[in-house]
Amino acid sequence: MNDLLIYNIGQLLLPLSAGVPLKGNEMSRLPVLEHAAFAVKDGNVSWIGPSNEGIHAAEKVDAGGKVVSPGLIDPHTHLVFAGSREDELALKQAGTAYLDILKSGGGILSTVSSTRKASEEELFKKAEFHLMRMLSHGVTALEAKSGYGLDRETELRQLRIARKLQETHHIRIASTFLGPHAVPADRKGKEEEFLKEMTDLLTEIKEEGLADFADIFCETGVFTAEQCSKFLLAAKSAGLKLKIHADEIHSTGGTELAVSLGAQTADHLVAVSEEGISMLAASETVAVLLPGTTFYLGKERYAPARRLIEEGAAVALATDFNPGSCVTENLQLIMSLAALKLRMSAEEIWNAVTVNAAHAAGFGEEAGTLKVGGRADFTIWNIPNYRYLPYHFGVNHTDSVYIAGEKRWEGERHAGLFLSETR
Ligand SMILES: N=CN[C@@H](CCC(=O)O)C(=O)O
Ligand SMILES: [Zn+2]
Repeated sequence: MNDLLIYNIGQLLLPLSAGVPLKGNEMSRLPVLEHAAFAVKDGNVSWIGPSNEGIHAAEKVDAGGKVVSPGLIDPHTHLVFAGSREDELALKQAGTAYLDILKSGGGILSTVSSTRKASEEELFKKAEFHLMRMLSHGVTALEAKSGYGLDRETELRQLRIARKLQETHHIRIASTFLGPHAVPADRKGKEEEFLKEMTDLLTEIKEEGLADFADIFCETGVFTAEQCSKFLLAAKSAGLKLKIHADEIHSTGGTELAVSLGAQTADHLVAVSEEGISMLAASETVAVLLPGTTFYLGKERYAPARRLIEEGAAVALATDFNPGSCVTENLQLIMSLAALKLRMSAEEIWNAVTVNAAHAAGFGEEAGTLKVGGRADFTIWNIPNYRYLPYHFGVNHTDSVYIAGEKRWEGERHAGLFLSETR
């Protein structure tokens, strides 16, 4: 006997998962089963087929002709931090550049000082709040970075919180050590010494099982490609997989470095070079695009998604949720920006937040799709068809969210949770 049957599904999205990310024009293929149903047993999908098949289950849910997709995956977030930076919005409006705010001790460094002061409990509560908001927007798995400690104690605290969230909630969380996210205010001119300190943490982090990935911010005035290469090589030897904040504002060789080191992802890529695009296309490194950040920073130029896809690269989309350059947990909004600003098709967008996002976060075939034997992580959407979601932007289309076959979010019932935000 099945535990659960979801029936009367208008469109059931079944992104193709074959152990590797979808590349180039494969991203336009999105299998959709109309008038569908599926069953769940012991947390896994046990059957998928037409709605009128007459399958038995202990509980039956009428999807009312709505769309059902695998749970969304957000493969680039800075989930754990303290404080907020609304004061910087006025600076940005006055024309101060993102990197100049950082240079003058604000930006990332302002969040570092709040995060260092916060207790573990405060940090946990705040991160949990943001996590629930991600869940409420249809997300069932994500990646979370450290990077607001820039010292041993706070970086480890951030990573432990991500692990505790993974243990106490049902959302899958891939954890990333981003110790070299910026140069601490008191270490200017001593970058090498700081990088050595971060490099020395890699083995401890790996041995404690605190991170799956290591990441670094490769950017003019932050870390050079050479410094990034040294840190990432050490991370690879320590057994961590690699990610890199690459070519966000200036083209500094970060994407080329990511591919040459076999990194799982290269993220941002607004200023990626032609060479970087060709190298990505010939590799399995996933290009994680963050159009919410470009939008939030008020830039005209977006990452060249069309060029990347036309050349044959694998593209994923993420929020980049953080307190400075993209303050939203709403991956659905990012899907709209991908349509409007990156000119990605609806099929490419759904693949970019499911199967390709699963590869970007290192979940491989375990997440991002619905298949018999796979975990039943899925979202029911209040939309008439899958093309509708990117089209109707800025609102939450989630009806309900299930993880391992259990309902973990139901719009109307849980909405009250957000009445008082923890800051
Ligand atoms: N660019 C570097 N790091 C983050 C921003 C973090 C912040 O501003 O607090 C990003 O991915 O956009
Ligand atoms: Zn980031």
